[in-house]
Amino acid sequence: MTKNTENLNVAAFDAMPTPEEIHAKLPISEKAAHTVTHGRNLLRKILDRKDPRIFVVVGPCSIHDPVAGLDYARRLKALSDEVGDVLQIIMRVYFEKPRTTVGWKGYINDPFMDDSFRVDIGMQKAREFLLQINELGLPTGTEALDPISPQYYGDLITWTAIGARTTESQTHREMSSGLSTPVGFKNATNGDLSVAVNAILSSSRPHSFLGINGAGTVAVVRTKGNSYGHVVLRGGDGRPNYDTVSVSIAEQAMVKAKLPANIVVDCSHANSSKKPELQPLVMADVVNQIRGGSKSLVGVMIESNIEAGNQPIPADLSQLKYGCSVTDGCVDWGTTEKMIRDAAVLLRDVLPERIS
Ligand SMILES: O=C[C@H](O)[C@H](O)COP(=O)(O)O
Ligand SMILES: C=C(OP(=O)(O)O)C(=O)O
Repeated sequence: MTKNTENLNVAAFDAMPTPEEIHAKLPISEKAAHTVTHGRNLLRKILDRKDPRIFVVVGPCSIHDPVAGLDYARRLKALSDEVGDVLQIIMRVYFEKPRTTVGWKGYINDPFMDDSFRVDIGMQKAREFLLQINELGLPTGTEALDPISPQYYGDLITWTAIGARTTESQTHREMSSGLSTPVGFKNATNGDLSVAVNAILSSSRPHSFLGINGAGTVAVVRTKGNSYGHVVLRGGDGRPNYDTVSVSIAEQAMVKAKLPANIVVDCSHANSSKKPELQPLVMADVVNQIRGGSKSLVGVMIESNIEAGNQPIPADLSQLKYGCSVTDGCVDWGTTEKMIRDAAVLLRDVLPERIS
């Protein structure tokens, strides 16, 4: 009779380069570090109500083609320069996809989209991409899904999301307590907001938990707590929650929990019934609420790409349509420009009232 009782369902342990090894190959440049530091400072000022601007996390649902991603980023940087006095533009750079059941889990997990799962290569390419975007002067936002990943590329991130499927997870709250960025916690997929409020409370406290350090050694990570948690309303159970009543309910929940009422609206997901063409309507409504005096709305999220909609991942990858999402549907570049330009025009004159 065998005495082996462990790892019975594990096929292999493949070694990964350590965070320090990948950092040494792709060190942060001065320009990229400036983008990150400046981006985080501005974001913190917005959350502290010391800067009246609205932040916009906009970009593809997921990155699968770094060439198209860079093409998108260049367009976004030009737009950001145009509206930067009103809107802080942060590029959505999502490499880790939480799936409802199964599916492609993102560029880090399977960079070649062929089930080869070369996480070692994906991690390096992800860092390389983040470096390029930051070197353009464009800050990045991402979903932190894997609790080990931030050691590999957290230095290149300006804003972090904890997704609807993980906001209630203690692991993600602990990780957030140590992240160097402000963190937006989504409401749950069923619409429950209390998990996001509880997550902000939890992540604002110090925690001690298992993780790895830069050398790849298992470590007890001891964090200081993150005081820049905020709520992201993304709708749930087929119902939106970006309307004035839902925003006001969220605001009251945060005030009751003695938290600053900082609310971001995700124009996508259940707020637009996963119909990307509805995102401009959501955004226009949020802009209208801000124009109407809402002080708690501090940011919006948009799923946007070069081309509209999405596509299944074909067996023959040469058939992939350039600049089109392989996960959730997105608005196209023309629509993105219009959404952002229209918002900037409508918000410019109300900015002074936001910090008075
Ligand atoms: O934005 C991303 C998706 O909504 C999320 O990853 C879930 O995707 P799925 O329901 O297609 O698995
Ligand atoms: C998974 C995402 O969102 P949510 O957590 O709101 O479903 C996402 O934005 O990619």
